[in-house]
Amino acid sequence: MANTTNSMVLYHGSMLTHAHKCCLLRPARLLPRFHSSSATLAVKSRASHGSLAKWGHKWKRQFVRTCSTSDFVIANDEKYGNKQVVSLSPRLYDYVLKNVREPEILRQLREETASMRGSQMQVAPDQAQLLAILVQILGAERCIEVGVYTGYSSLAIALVLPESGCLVACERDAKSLEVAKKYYHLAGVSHKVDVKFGLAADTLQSLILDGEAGSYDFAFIDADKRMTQKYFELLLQLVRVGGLIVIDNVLWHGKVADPLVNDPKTISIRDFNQQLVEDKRVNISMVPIGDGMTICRKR
Ligand SMILES: C[S@@+](CC[C@H](N)C(=O)[O-])C[C@H]1O[C@@H](n2cnc3c(N)ncnc32)[C@H](O)[C@@H]1O
Repeated sequence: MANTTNSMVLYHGSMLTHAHKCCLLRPARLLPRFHSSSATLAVKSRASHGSLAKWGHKWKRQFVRTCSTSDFVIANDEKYGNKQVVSLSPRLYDYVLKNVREPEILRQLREETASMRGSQMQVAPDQAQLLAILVQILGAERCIEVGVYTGYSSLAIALVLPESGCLVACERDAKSLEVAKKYYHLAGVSHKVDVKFGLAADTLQSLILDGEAGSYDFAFIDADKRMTQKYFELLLQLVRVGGLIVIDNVLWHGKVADPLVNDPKTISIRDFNQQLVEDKRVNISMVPIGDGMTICRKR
C-alpha cells in the first residue's frame, strides 16, 4: 500500500484492456475507484486521444511526451523522476514466457495440471525459474515449501538442489500430492523431497520442536493466504541468518492496492505487506512477477 496515494498509472496505446476502455468511455463513474486524494489516473491511447481531451491538460502533456509500443506505468511523485516501468500486456507476457528455460519434466507437469481443478494456483514458469535461481545463487541445501499442490514449484526447486539437498514439502491435499509425488519420481528427485502431508503450521512447529531452527537455507510460502504471517514467523525461526523466505501472491491480483477491496484475504495480505516493510528482521524486495512475490533475507 505504500505507494498507493502517490502513484499515477498510465496505460498506453494499442493494447488497452476492456477495463481501460471502460474507463475511457465512463471516466466519471470509474475514476474514483482508482483515485485517492493525491492520485491521478490517466489513460493514454493514440486511438482515443480525442476522447480524452476533456480530461484536462495534465494527461495530455504526458501523452505527447512519451511514445512506446508497450503499456507502462509512471509514478506521479516527481521525486521518482518520471521513471517508466513496463506493464505486462498479453503480448509482452508471451514474450517473457518464450524466454523462460522450462525443463521438459516441468512442462509435462504443468500441462497435466492444466486440466485439473485449481490449476491456476501453480506458479508460472517465470516464477519457478526465479525460485530456482535464488536457490542456486544461495547454494541452498535445505529448503521448505508451504503449499505444494501438484508440485510445480517444489519440483523446480528440487531439480536444482544438489544430490545431498532436501526439500520439506508441506501439503494438506492428498490428491494433488499424488501428482506431485509421481513427478518427483519421474524427475528422479524423490530422494531429495520429504513430503509432509498435513497442516503446514503443525509441520513447521514439529520441525522447530525437533531442533531444526536455524538449519534451513530457503523457504517458499504459497498456501492459505490468511496464514501467511503465521508461516512467516515459523519459517523465520527455521531459516538461518542469510537465508531466504519467498512469499507468493503479495499483490493478490492488484486487490491489495484497491482501498475498496476489504475481504479477509486481501486485508490479511495487505497487512502482511505493510508489516514486512517495517520488519527489521529481514531485508526485503517485492517483485511484481506473477501475482507478486516478496523475497526476504533473514538478517
Ligand atoms: C497456491 S497452491 C500451491 C501451488 C504450488 N506452489 C505450485 O506452484 O504448484 C496452495 C496449496 O496450499 C495447500 N494448502 C492450503 N492450506 C494449507 C495448509 N493449512 N497446510 C498445508 N497445505 C495447505 C492447498 O491444498 C494448495 O494445494
